[in-house]
Amino acid sequence: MKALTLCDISKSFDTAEGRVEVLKHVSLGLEAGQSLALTGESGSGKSTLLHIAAGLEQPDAGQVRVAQDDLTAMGDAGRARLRRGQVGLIFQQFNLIPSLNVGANLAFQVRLAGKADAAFVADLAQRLGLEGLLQRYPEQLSGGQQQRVAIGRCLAARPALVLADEPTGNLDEATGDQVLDLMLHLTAQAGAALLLVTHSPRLAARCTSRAHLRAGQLGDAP
Ligand SMILES: Nc1ncnc2c1ncn2[C@@H]1O[C@H](COP(=O)(O)OP(=O)(O)OP(=O)(O)O)[C@@H](O)[C@H]1O
Repeated sequence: MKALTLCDISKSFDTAEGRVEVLKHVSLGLEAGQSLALTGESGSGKSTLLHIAAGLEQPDAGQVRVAQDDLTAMGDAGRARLRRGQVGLIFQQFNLIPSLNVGANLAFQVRLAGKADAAFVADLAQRLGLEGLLQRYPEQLSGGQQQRVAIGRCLAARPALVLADEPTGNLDEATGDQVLDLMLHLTAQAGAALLLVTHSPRLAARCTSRAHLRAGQLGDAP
């Protein structure tokens, strides 16, 4: 079953320098249980594609489906509901809730998604090396620790589709590899799909497939 389908997506932005065509008739399909690494130069439109897949940004043309649901035909409330229940997002800025400690940040998405499994969350915290930090607040964490909390918060809710923008960019190579392995393992085990934006060919090689964004179009990774 397809977890994510992008069908003939186009997107432009008006900028001070004129209109920039970021995505030109982009199509892709991601099966449940699979992982796809999206690479491309800085400014090639990777984050834009991810935001469109999440329904956070609307394409100028084309259709986005998460499983069977057509995001492009929904209103904002419908898209927000779908994200809450089925889509996990990991952004370059971690978007942790500053007034909640690590434990509460991890539990937050789980509660929003209407899923409760304290044992799973505790195990995840331990596997991400967060078990000694549960009482701390985000401002008391390093960048890499915040990134691991953001990953844990997303995975704790067991989304059917994970959209991750450079999720290990703030981690050293060994920790980044370990965290990506955990993401790949947990998503595959749950039959979830992972779309991973990365600059790293080494990390991209670990995914089940790869695509490269160049001049607004998808092709094979170089
Ligand atoms: N809201 C916006 N308004 C105007 N231009 C935008 C907007 N968002 C993105 N862009 C432009 O669209 C292009 C693609 O940006 P995007 O952030 O998707 O690239 P990226 O591949 O994720 O880059 P990076 O690897 O540096 O994160 C860039 O030229 C950027 O300046």
